Amino acid sequence: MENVKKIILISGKRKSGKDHISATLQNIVRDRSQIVRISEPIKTEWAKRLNLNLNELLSDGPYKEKYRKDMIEWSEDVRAKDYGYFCRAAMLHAHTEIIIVSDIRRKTDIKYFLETYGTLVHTVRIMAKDEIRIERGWHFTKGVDDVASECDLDDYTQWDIVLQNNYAEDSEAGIKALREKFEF
Ligand SMILES: Nc1ncnc2c1ncn2[C@@H]1O[C@H](COP(=O)(O)OP(=O)(O)OP(=O)(O)O)[C@@H](O)[C@H]1O
Repeated sequence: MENVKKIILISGKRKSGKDHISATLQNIVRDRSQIVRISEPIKTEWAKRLNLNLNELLSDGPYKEKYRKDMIEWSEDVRAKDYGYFCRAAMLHAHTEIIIVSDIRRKTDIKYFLETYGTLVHTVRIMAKDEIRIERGWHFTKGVDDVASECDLDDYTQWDIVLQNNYAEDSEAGIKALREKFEF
């Protein structure tokens, strides 16, 4: 953790392009950076509990949607007792200068990072139109798209930067804006 100088929190609706933008950023700064996912300790612990095949759970295969709903409910319970639990677990192996957290979903995630890391933290919201998200494979799923994990940050207004990510040229402009804003 001593090395860490910037923590970039990435948020956005499903299929807005969080992974895409995070990977693009990571490709630019390479070994000075790493991508951290809050969902990783959630999936690891959930898989252990259910004795599931972790690789299946981490991939985009049929397991993902099937267990997603139950997993969200279980993680809500853990989070209700300790809102920083999964953020803390995800950051255990953070060691590079720039940390990109690619799946920020809740106000309490942001609260945890700001309380813990203060001015190191920068927040990014990625926006994409619904029709573009649909083209990328999104379809509205009750119990997933209408619950806190997907909607809690819809009314958050204090992003350091908001990026449009509908088309390739948007994402180029967005990455440029990020690099200027965060100086890398
Ligand atoms: N700017 C872009 N240019 C080209 N393809 C993109 C762009 N943004 C996203 N995509 C593609 O759209 C799909 C969804 O993007 P991505 O996986 O990054 O979204 P996400 O927000 O991480 O989704 P989820 O929350 O469901 O994991 C991927 O196949 C990705 O490659």
